Amino acid sequence: MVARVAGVFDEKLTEAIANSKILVVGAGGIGCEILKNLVLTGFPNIEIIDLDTIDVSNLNRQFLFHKEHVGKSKAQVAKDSALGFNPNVNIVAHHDSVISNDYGVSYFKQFQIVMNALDNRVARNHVNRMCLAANVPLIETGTAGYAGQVELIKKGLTQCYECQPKAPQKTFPGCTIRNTPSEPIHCIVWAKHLFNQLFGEEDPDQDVSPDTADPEASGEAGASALSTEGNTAGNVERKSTRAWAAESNYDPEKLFTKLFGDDIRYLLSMENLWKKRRPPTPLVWDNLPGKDNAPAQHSGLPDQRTWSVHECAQVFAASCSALQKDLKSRADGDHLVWDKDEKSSMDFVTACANIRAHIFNIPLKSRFEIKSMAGNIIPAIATANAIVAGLAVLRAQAVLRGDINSCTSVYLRPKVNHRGQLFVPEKTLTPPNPKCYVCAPKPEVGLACNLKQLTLKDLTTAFKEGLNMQAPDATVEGKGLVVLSSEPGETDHNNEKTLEEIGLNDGCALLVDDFLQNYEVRVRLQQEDEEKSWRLVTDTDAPMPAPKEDEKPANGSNGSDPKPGPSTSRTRADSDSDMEIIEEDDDEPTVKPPKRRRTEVSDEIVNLC
Ligand SMILES: Nc1ncnc2c1ncn2[C@@H]1O[C@H](COP(=O)(O)OP(=O)(O)OP(=O)(O)O)[C@@H](O)[C@H]1O
Ligand SMILES: [Zn+2]
Repeated sequence: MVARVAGVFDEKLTEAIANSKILVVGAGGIGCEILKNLVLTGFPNIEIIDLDTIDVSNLNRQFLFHKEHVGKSKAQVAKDSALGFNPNVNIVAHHDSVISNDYGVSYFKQFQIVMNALDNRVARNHVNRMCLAANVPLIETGTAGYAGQVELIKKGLTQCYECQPKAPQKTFPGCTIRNTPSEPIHCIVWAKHLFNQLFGEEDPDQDVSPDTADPEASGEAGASALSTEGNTAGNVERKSTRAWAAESNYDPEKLFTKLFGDDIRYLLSMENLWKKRRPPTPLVWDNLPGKDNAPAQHSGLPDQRTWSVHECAQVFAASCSALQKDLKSRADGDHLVWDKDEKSSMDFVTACANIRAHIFNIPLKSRFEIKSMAGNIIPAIATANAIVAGLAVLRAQAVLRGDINSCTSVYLRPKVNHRGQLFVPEKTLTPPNPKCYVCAPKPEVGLACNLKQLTLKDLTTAFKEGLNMQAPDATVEGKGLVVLSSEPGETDHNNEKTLEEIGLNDGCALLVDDFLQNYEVRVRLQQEDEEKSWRLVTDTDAPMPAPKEDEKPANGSNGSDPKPGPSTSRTRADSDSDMEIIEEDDDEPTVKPPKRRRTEVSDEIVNLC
């Protein structure tokens, strides 16, 4: 089944395809389909990048992968399988993150088209910027269940991926998670945090114990709790959950008694919390609901029925012991990483989330339902991926034919609309947003914060999380003084100082840039006394990025977090060179010189702007 372009397409397209080089980013559900289509269409030169290895859960829809490939590089296996369709194609596979320094602007410039088949915003934003910088058309794809979308992004002609700020992913206040859960997702997030506290990477922001700083709680919060019965085991002191669990040798009964008995009694003592809410009910290990359930109630697939609290406690004990064993078998200081596809990790979260849900009178969920919520999963539909990949390759052909104006965005709808359409194309290309803080000729954005409180470290986070930069550098506009350097050690000594302390004040403008992304933006600082952290401000009314608080609920492949991969931890700092030679292009404005501004970094900065 080897495709030949000659005789199928007109001469112009045949020639354009023959001379083309395409980059496919992501070899997952859509990426595999795109690669297969490109190969079968006769595209002769393709590169594919994916940072991940094949998981057994990919096999139901990523048809270039089979059972024997589990654990192997997605990019490499996708290449090998695709060559089976057409061995004459030149495919280069990279088992790597596209965010790596190795893929700079000059790398992107060698392609006629880049095709995104990713599952997270961070990588999508990054490729968007690289394609803008390299002036290469980007075909962006995505599916969420039965819905999907294909969109062309071309510098100066269309909207970029970041022209319309995306709604921030839903987050939950810490006190809801720790003190007053009211929905299953709150218990699931709590259970995932508990996993990290006990077996994973400890994060103080993910504390699971009662939050006495909850503004809703009374002043004497918890004062009486420590003296109540059930604390006789002496296990409610405010010491690290991990340290306490290790001392108790992860004894499931002791863990259970603390987490689902003592801590709940402690919460009950914060009386103000329960004035308008139904109070939680602490549980006792030896007397759990569902102990005597008739076997008839236990029919059906274990994943799809809701376990009783008693069953949850049994699963809790078994998974604790398996996870502890796993942790012990690792090198000192190593930790586990929660994975929805790892049995004990998923069992642990299901059991803990449901036990906590029962305590707070929240409906219990099946393991299947919890898996999809905890893993932020909207079921991936193979046909939706295939349709979107097909449309993407048709768009690639139109771009190569020079028919770029016909490449309007196309939406795949979950159901036919009232006009009988399953695919709904836009009528015209959507022009760029002139206020876009990424693709506007002079990008600009406001940063609302309290300059008296925001530290330089927080500012780095704002640039990384809010502006999606990988290694931001910032100077004061007009003065060239370095406020923030991505070069390790250069400005770190100022990390704990507030912006006011380093001399930045209301209205001050910073030039912030990311060398790798070839992206610079002017950031205006706006003093807001009430702002607890930071918030980006543009002229549009759409919600803008703000700091991450907690995990988000399921919101489809567009919203998932990036996965760790072989090179995600690589930064400019440990690459061989932090300079990139960028060839100038006739149709591009002059490329900026390498960004390192060797201006002195001041310690004592007074009124910088
Ligand atoms: N920074 C990145 N660089 C390269 N590839 C990436 C990057 N981020 C994500 N990817 C890849 O994009 C692909 C997206 O595919 P898909 O949405 O089908 O996800 P999946 O991980 O295969 O499936 P699921 O998340 O449903 O288990 C994945 O193979 C993922 O490894
Ligand atoms: Zn834009």
